[in-house]
Amino acid sequence: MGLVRHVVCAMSGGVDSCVAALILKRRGYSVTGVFMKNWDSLDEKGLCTTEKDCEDAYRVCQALDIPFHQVSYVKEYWNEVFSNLLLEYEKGGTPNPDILCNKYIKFNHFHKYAINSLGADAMATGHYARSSQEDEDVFQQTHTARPTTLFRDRFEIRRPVRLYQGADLLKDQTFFLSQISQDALRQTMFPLAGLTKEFVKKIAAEAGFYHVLKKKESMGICFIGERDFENFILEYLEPKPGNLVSIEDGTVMGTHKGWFTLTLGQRARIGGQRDAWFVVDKDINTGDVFVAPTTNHPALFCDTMQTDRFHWITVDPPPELARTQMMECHFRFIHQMPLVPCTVTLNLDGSLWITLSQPVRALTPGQFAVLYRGNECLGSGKIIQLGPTEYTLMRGREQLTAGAQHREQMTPEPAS
Ligand SMILES: Nc1ncnc2c1ncn2[C@@H]1O[C@H](COP(=O)(O)OP(=O)(O)OP(=O)(O)O)[C@@H](O)[C@H]1O
Repeated sequence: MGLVRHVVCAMSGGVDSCVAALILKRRGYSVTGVFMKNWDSLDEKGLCTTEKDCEDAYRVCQALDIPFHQVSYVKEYWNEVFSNLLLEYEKGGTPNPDILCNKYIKFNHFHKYAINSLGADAMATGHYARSSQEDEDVFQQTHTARPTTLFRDRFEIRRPVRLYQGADLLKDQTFFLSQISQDALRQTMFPLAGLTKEFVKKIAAEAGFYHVLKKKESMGICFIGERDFENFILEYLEPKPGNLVSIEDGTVMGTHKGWFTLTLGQRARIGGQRDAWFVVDKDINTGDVFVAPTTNHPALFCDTMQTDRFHWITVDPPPELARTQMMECHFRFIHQMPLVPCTVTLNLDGSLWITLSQPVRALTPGQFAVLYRGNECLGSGKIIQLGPTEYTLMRGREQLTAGAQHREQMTPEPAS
C-alpha cells in the first residue's frame, strides 16, 4: 500500500463519524462520506431512522464540502448477518449482531466498496479504537484547524497490524471489532483513537454540527428499535412453546413461546411467583428452559468455556501460545464488562479452552469471548460450549458425599 490520499469515511449521521470525517479533512486527506443502509423495515411505531440519519450525514458532508454517497447492503445484511442471527437463536444461543455487522458488512463489503469501487487508499470509521498504524503525533493535533502531515505513507509496514483500545476506555469499541480481518484493519483509520467522547462533542459543537450533537446515542440492536424483543423475534421464527422448569426440583413453573425468546441470565416472566426467577439453561431437544430462583443462583456461574476456531486479529496466534499451547490474558464477553484474568489453551483445530480466574455470571453460548493483553484486543471466538456451572459442581459433590455415607452405612462391621 502506498501513500494515503483518498479516505472513505463511513458516516452513520452520528456525532462520532461526523467528527471523524472532519478530522480527516482537517488533516488534509481527500475525504468521501458514505452512508450505509442495512435494514429497511419499520419498527412497531412505524419509525425508521435511516432516512433521517442519511440526511444528517449528507448535511455534514455538505458543510465539509466533501462528496457524499449512499450504499445499500440490505441484501448482504439479511444473508450474512440476520440469517446467521436467526440460526444461532434456533440453536439455543444468543448471537451478537454488532460484531457480525462489523465482520461481514463494514469491514468486508464496505471496505471493498471503498477501495475497489471508490478508489480510496483507506477507509475510516468513528469507532473508539486504535490500530498499531495510527500515528500518535497526528492524533494529538487533530482538533486544530491546521492540517498536519499530509499524505503520509501509513501502510508501508508489512508486520501484522494490531488492534488497540482507544484513549477513551469508557467508550472503547474494540469488543465489537474483534472479528474484523487483518486486510481490512490494514486499510482502516480510526480518527477518534486518541480522543475522548467529551472532546469529540466539543469538536462537533465548535464545527456547528448541532443537528448530530442532539441525537441520542445508538443503543442495542439497531434494527429492533424500541420493539419488545419477544414480539420482534416471533415475526421471524415459528413459535415453539415449551416449559419453564425449575432446575432445583424439576417442577414446571410456567411456559414460554420458544427458547429463542429467552437468553441465559435473563429474568423469566413467571406468573404468581413472589420472587424473581432467572433463565439458567436450555434444552432445545425437549424445548425445556430451566430457571432458578435468585439472580445470583450458582447455576448461573461458570468459569470454563470452549470457543469455535478463534479469530486472531493478527491472523496467527501469539507466538507464546503457538509454542506452549497456553497463555495468560484477559477476557470479556459483554461490551464494557470488567476484564477477567484467564488462561487459554489452544486446541489442534484452532479452538480455545478458556479458564477464568473466577466464575462469571451468565456466560452465554453464541456470544463472543473477546481476549485482551494489556490494551491490545487479540480477537475473539464464539462460545460454543460451557464447562460445569457452580451448581453442577455443588450437586456433584453432594452426590459424592451422599454416596460415600451410603457406602459407609452399608459396609458390615468387621467381625471381632
Ligand atoms: N449506517 C451507517 N453508515 C455508515 N457508517 C456507519 C453506519 N453505522 C455505523 N457506521 C460506522 O460505524 C461506526 C460505529 O458505529 P456505531 O453505531 O457502533 O457507533 P456510534 O458510536 O454510535 O457512532 P456514530 O456516533 O458515528 O453513529 C460509526 O462511527 C460509523 O463510522
